[in-house]
Amino acid sequence: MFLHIDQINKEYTNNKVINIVLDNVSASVDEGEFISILGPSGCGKSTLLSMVAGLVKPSSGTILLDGVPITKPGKDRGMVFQQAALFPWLNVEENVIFPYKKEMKKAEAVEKARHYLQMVQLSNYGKHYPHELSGGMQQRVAIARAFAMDPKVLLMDEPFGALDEQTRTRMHGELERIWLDTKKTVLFVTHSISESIKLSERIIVMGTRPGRIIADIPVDLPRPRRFDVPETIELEKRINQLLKEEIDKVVKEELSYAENR
Ligand SMILES: Nc1ncnc2c1ncn2[C@@H]1O[C@H](COP(=O)(O)OP(=O)(O)OP(=O)(O)O)[C@@H](O)[C@H]1O
Repeated sequence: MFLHIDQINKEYTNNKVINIVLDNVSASVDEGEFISILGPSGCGKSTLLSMVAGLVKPSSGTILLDGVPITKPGKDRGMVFQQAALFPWLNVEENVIFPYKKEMKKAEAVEKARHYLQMVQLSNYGKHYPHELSGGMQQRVAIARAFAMDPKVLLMDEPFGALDEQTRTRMHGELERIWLDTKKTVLFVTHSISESIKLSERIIVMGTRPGRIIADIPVDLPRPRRFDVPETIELEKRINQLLKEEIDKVVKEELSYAENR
């Protein structure tokens, strides 16, 4: 198994109160899979992704990438966040080159950056600075940078969450095309059912309090995904129902907590 998440538990203690964030989470990912992690706010999606990134340590359990335990961040994992996190003092090309510039000659590094900028259709913007780009363009630079690092796994934490609807839809098309071209392994955190159906091969649905996996659903639908066919409508309904049960549970808990105060 390429990426193996094995019996992960995570708890935080605040004012002597233990908050179980992840409870016995296990999942296996094959090389080249595009997997979405979907779940209600606070269910631990980002925590799980940060663990794969090596930024957060589990309380117990292990994560193996290609058989090697993850204990810290590494270049074999690229991360894309909701905000593009570009260096404002570097131009687009320099931003893409930054993570790998010490590993190769300048001309080679530039050529590589140009290849990935072309992939996200920003060939003409290499010399521009981040503030000269729209939010969607900045996010495309972040995606080009992550792909240019050639990581084993790409970790994306709501990468399109801050974009407007139209830009987001365009980005879905671009990411799908890039993924089909590269077949990079992707873990993609999202709140959006339609986004997860549009992009993934598999959807891991998480429940909350404590955070855990409640369903692992293969998406066996032809690409590009259509949302007006019965199979997709059925899948959307199924996931919606799963999430609704979790959100209803939280609302109930909150109400009873408020009543008993
Ligand atoms: N450093 C921390 N210290 C204490 N609690 C934390 C810490 N980081 C996360 N948590 C708690 O872990 C839980 C899960 O947070 P996380 O950000 O992983 O959820 P999420 O599913 O990504 O949420 P959202 O969809 O709203 O971004 C929350 O209850 C949060 O308060």
